[in-house]
Amino acid sequence: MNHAELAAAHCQPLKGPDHALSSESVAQLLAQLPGWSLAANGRELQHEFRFRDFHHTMGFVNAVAWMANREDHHPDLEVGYNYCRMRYSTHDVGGLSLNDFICAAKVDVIAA
Ligand SMILES: C[C@H](O)[C@H](O)[C@H]1CNC2=NC(N)=NC(=O)C2=N1
Repeated sequence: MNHAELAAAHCQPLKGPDHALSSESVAQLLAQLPGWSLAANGRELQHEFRFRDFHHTMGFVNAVAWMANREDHHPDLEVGYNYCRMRYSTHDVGGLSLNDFICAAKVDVIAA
């Protein structure tokens, strides 16, 4: 899947380790998401977004929160005056699933 396909897709309820992506799939999908990287543990997708001020930061955070509830897939967020650090993993799978990449692409659209 490319970035546009990921951004247009919707999360599916996934449970269990069978839904964890192979390292080959992770590498292929990560290549579609410039700016995103794997966390040190290799099991999370991460990105730091920077903004002009708190208004812009919180506008972004609220839009992401709305999308996260709609997709029923939620990022871990660390928020400050002009930044938002975001991490995605699928708790119900114990690692990375396609849902993480779908949401990351949707976040890129929000940030654009
Ligand atoms: C019941 C509900 O669908 C699940 O608990 C969802 C909610 N949001 C979630 N978000 C993330 N990041 N991982 C999950 O496994 C997850 N599970």
